[in-house]
Amino acid sequence: MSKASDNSGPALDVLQQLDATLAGRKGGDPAESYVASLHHKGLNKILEKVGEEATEVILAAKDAEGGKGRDALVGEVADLWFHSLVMLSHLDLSSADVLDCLQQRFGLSGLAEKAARPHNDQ
Ligand SMILES: N=c1c2ncn([C@@H]3O[C@H](COP(=O)(O)OP(=O)(O)OP(=O)(O)O)[C@@H](O)[C@H]3O)c2ncn1[C@@H]1O[C@H](COP(=O)(O)O)[C@@H](O)[C@H]1O
Repeated sequence: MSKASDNSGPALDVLQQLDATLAGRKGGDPAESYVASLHHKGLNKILEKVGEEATEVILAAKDAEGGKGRDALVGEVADLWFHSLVMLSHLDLSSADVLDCLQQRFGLSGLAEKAARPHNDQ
């Protein structure tokens, strides 16, 4: 069990529930489940959706900066997170792996981490 999945709270409940649903859709009927249809179509289709949703997030964020469509931005980010989770699930990974990665970065400044990289040019 990953460290992140040892924690509790509403956000983790949502991610864990979604992870379980996505994994359960593998081998499901593509006619009855959108997630099963993505797994069935394969990684390239899933990556296409991730790319589309990322673009939609960028456009929605620019609108939100202009003061309109803040709810739309939240919806687009939800779509991006969802399709990213499908991608992870397709590759036998899950939100817990990403949460563990983020947790390990706690307390480490992004600037300090970048400066410590080998062959850092900046
Ligand atoms: N969270 C989601 C979720 N978010 C978005 N979507 C779907 O993602 C699809 C693509 O969204 P788009 O806005 O890109 O729609 P589109 O452009 O018309 O899509 P395209 O056909 O052009 O690819 C839509 O059909 C949305 O309904 C989701 N589908 C499923 N879930 C979760 O996954 C569970 C399992 O879903 P099924 O596998 O369908 O039972 C659901 O109970 C939900 O919890």
